[in-house]
Amino acid sequence: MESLSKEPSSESDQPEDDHPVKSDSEPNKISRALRTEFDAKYQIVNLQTPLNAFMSGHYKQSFAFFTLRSRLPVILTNAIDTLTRDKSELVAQFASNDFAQAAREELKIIIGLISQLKYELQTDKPFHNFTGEEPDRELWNNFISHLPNNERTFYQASSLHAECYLHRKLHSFLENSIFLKSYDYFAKVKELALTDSMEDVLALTKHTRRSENNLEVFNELLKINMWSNCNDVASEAVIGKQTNRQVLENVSATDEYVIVNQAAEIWRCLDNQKRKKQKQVDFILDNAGYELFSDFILAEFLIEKGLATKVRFHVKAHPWFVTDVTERDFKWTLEYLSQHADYIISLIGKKFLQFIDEGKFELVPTSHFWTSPHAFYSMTHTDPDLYKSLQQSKLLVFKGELNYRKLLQDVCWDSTQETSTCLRGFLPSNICVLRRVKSEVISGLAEGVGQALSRKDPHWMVSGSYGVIQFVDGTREFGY
Ligand SMILES: O=P(O)(O)OC[C@H]1O[C@](O)(CO)[C@@H](O)[C@@H]1O
Repeated sequence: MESLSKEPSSESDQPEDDHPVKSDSEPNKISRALRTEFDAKYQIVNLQTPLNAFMSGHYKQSFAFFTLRSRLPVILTNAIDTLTRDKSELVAQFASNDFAQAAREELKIIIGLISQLKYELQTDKPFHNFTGEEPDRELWNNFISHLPNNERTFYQASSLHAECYLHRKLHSFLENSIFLKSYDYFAKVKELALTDSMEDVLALTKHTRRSENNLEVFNELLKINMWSNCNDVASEAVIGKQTNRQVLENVSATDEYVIVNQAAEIWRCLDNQKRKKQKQVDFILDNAGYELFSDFILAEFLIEKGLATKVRFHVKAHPWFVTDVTERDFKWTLEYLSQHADYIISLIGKKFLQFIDEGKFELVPTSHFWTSPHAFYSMTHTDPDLYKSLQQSKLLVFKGELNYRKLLQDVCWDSTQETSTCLRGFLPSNICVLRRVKSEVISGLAEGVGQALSRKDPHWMVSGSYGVIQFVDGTREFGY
């Protein structure tokens, strides 16, 4: 059995630092000593994540540590920079002239709160309760109060909890404000993720017209969709090799990077005529931009080929992990497409809007479960209604890395572990996963695959260059 702890991690070749140090110059020696001090102060151990442990910043040779140390501070700095840069525009947009000064003051306060959060992150402080008007305040405070004391700080907590907490806090500063309640720090970034990829949008639209109804086409669409899971700015450091355009030009050339492909099982599940009545498919969305567009294209295929009569889209209740789709992004995307100057793009946008009118596409009312810190196995008791509604579905399509981590509880499984085991009983229906691999959380690989990849590319688990199309059969469980 493969042991992940024996695999080289993204950091293992590096000195004790979160960036490679090329020579032992005096400043480098000093910075290494300081980092060691950091480790001692915050009890960071110079290990990879042990097998079956939760991902955590506690392990220095993990992607979780790199995220906490290097990526999350940058996200907070970007939010501050955006507020500073767009100050006048925001004041004009959100406050009348009479209140302009008050809005400017509020902006300063929010910048201060983000700086404070960054300081708490960088000095491994404990999570604080939510004390404002957050609609999910109780859920969060309840969660925090049940964490053991030694798992309540950024570096000692599971990194899933730490990352979710950070993004939830970041948004709380806005929702508790007077003027900026409906503002999203990253709305422009998400809009750019679409507007900057209009050539790819057009290419994908043309590529998928008049497609046939067979496994080969479906398999191709799944791969295109899975590779589109690279548009999250949060992980721009790990964007993989395959650009959207390269994928479209030659999808099968990417096959060696698809380390699990269960498209045939997914096809069989959708094509199963025995379950004629149950034709709802649910997408648990990830990122806005080209990725969301490619979700619409996959959903369109399901509807047009009779594989589904309705596709329901689950979005986040508020801005989340920088580029995740919210209700606003979903609607904005459809409007933008339908009003685009290019005739073909506007036509496809209008078609999607019509699907919404006809009930073929449905935007599901938001649930705070998707923006909670909870792994999915806990849905049965934390949000039983959501679980019941997912049970109506023929297939649940989970998009992207974060959903994957929540399915697998953010545990460092042996990579050959059966995915159904890792779900810890979460199986409301059949499950499909489309994800670029961006952390050490993985299951369902064939024996030997992980070791071979590690020999070839020590960064394979975090580079985003590899992807999985996985399926878990829920039918046996529920006797369909
Ligand atoms: O948009 P995705 O695919 O969920 O990726 C974002 C996630 O991936 C990571 O960058 C790596 O695990 C996380 O920090 C974040 O959870």
